[in-house]
Amino acid sequence: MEGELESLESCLERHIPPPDLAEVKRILYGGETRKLSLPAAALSSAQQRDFELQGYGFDAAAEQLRRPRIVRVGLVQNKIPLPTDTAVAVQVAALHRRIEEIVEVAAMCGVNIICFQEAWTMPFAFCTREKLPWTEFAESAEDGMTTKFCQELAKKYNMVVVSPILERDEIHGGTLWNTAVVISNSGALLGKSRKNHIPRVGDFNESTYYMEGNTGHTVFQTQFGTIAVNICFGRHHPLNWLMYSLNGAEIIFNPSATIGTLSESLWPIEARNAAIANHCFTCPINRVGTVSHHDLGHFYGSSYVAAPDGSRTPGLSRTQDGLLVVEMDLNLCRQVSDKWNFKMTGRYEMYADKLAEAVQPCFTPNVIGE
Ligand SMILES: NC(=O)NCCC(=O)O
Repeated sequence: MEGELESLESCLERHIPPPDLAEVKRILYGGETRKLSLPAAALSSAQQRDFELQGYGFDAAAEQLRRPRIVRVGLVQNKIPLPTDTAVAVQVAALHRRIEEIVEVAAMCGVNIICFQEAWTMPFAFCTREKLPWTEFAESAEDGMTTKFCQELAKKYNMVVVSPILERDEIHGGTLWNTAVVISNSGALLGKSRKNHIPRVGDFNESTYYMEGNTGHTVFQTQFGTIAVNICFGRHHPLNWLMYSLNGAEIIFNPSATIGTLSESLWPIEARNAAIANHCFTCPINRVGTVSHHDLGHFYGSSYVAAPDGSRTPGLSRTQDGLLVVEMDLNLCRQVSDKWNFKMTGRYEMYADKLAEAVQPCFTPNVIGE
């Protein structure tokens, strides 16, 4: 993408003098995340298939009573491979093919849980105000062709697959939802989690396309850990992260679609802060590129993982397709919780009472004037 900065990290590496770089990374990222050594075959496949592949690891201290709980997650960010005026079925098939080749590399890297970007089977058309053909990309979460495709991938690679799609719910009058379908590594459908908060900012007026989610803050118990999916705009809502965490999520994915002029300065902060505040891992994913027929702006990728101790990986590229492989020891969640105790000191009962008062029409703010 001409004129776009490749990544913040490549810029820092280029311009910060080496003696200062480690200290800059400590201050900005909480330290240098351990680099994963990935199989040569995976690295060369990624290069041939024209996507970036990076791997990092977060460690936890050894414990006496619990064994390490090591899991590898994969975050996928990608452009739309075909122009937006290509036939719908052809666009979906091309996206399936693209994801298939990235997931194959994820499998070579030992990924246990993989998550794709928001509404990954379509161009991000919700800002265009056009209905057709975009609503034709909606599919059943239970037996749509994308769910079937992901079930095959999950079975083949023994991988939990988080597949965020535009869902058409035929049982409820064909209602559309923005939904993450979660598929177990056995290939069985575990369930779905719908986007709770719909943006009303800039061109992101998405409420005429799909409804506010009604699945609450479901978490999914997988063989590799307890996961949740906070879709895109939910990133700006600390209570949304909190509720997934209170339900026990150790890893919260945040599949997103957002552009540079709107949110790029918020991007490194919000999900990372959620990891700190909730003693969990967070995984924000953003697509790359543009909606080819609409001048919306540049989707800046930069997917990363933040750990409960506040450290984070570098981001993927701002311009290229990519797979980020991150190894984490889930024991770190409780270790950090026992250190900082935010769940103990959070005074949730006080806020539960006060919030219940604040949402009443008769609420009067507690302000004392002179
Ligand atoms: N897809 C979506 O909710 N985008 C909103 C923009 C943002 O949250 O940065």
